[in-house]
Amino acid sequence: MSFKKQDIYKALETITAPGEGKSLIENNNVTNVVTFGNEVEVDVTISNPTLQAKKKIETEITKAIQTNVSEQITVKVNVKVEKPAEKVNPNQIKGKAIPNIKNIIAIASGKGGVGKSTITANTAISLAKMGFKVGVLDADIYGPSQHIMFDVEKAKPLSVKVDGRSKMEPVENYGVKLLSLGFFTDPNQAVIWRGPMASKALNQLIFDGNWGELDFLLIDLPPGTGDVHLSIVQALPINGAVVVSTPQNIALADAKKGVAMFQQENINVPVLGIIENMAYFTPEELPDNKYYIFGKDGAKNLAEDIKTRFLGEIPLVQSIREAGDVGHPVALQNGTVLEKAFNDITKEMVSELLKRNADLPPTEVVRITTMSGCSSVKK
Ligand SMILES: Nc1ncnc2c1ncn2[C@@H]1O[C@H](COP(=O)(O)OP(=O)(O)OP(=O)(O)O)[C@@H](O)[C@H]1O
Repeated sequence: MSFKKQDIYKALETITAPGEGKSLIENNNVTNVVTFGNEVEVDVTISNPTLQAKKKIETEITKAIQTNVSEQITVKVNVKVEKPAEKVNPNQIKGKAIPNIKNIIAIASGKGGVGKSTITANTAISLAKMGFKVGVLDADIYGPSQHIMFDVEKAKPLSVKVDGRSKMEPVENYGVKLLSLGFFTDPNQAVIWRGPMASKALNQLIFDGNWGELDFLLIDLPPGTGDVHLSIVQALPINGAVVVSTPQNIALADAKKGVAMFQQENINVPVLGIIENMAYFTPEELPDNKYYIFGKDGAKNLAEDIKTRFLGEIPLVQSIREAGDVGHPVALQNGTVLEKAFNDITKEMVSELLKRNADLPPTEVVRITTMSGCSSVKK
């Protein structure tokens, strides 16, 4: 009995690669064929790791060779299982998309206490004042505070029926819809969240919240870059992330880790930019005096170093703290320097998001495509 290697390849062309619609040869599943006398050894790589799939491919190869070349050939099949490399799209949105929420922005910080929640509340209010439909999800499992900043500390979200399903009605104030873990936890009791538990609770707040139509949902993330963050960030369909830092070196080191977390291959959320909070101290009565108590331009320089946008700075001002504490964030004021400061960073954030959305694959569009039609945005 004589046959050529080519005959074996031809026989293998009659087998369809599992789930591919093309032959094993065309799909490059066959990595090697060795012939020796009336023996043939075939190396094949498949992606399905089950025993059943391995057995099936072994049987099919043996049968194809014995039917098409010769029944007397002894066939040995070496099956290797290898997952095909995932194609990473830098603009892919992870998680289930939410049709009525056009943009989800995560506000993060590496270090705690740098003002992430303050920035979230004030930018949400700036967006609402610009005419956008805005929601805030307080995902800070360690210390939710948005319900305090929005002066709805005692509120409890109502359960409403929508299309026969129970949904949670967000609590609304200052034109912003809010759902917070703070509505469901006892402020006097420490809750220890593990990653999967936290992401499940947050998923419920997002997917079972009766948000209605939203242009923006801002998510106030817990500070840090640990396991729990990975679980949360991977589970939510985030369009872009903003990292908040003070100019202080230890905060910057953590902010850098924060940016790196979003850029990891398994997270892959575009970072819209860095906001510098507490950039300098200004006494209210001497607004032209600037004291760089945490250092100067730290976050600006970091953004430049790691090739991320610098979205702007917010000074350290006593009234920002006081306004947050009493549940009336400074962005609610009209015609003040601080209202303008928050307006400016909000506009930068949106304009970065527009650029990011322009890069989206066609199936993912339908986000906000223009800021016109919104009279307060003059850019
Ligand atoms: N620019 C600012 N000027 C004055 N006070 C500020 C400023 N930004 C934040 N604060 C105050 O600093 C404290 C911490 O701010 P905030 O709670 O927003 O930080 P955070 O990063 O969200 O903290 P956490 O790590 O607890 O989530 C608050 O009392 C807040 O009012």
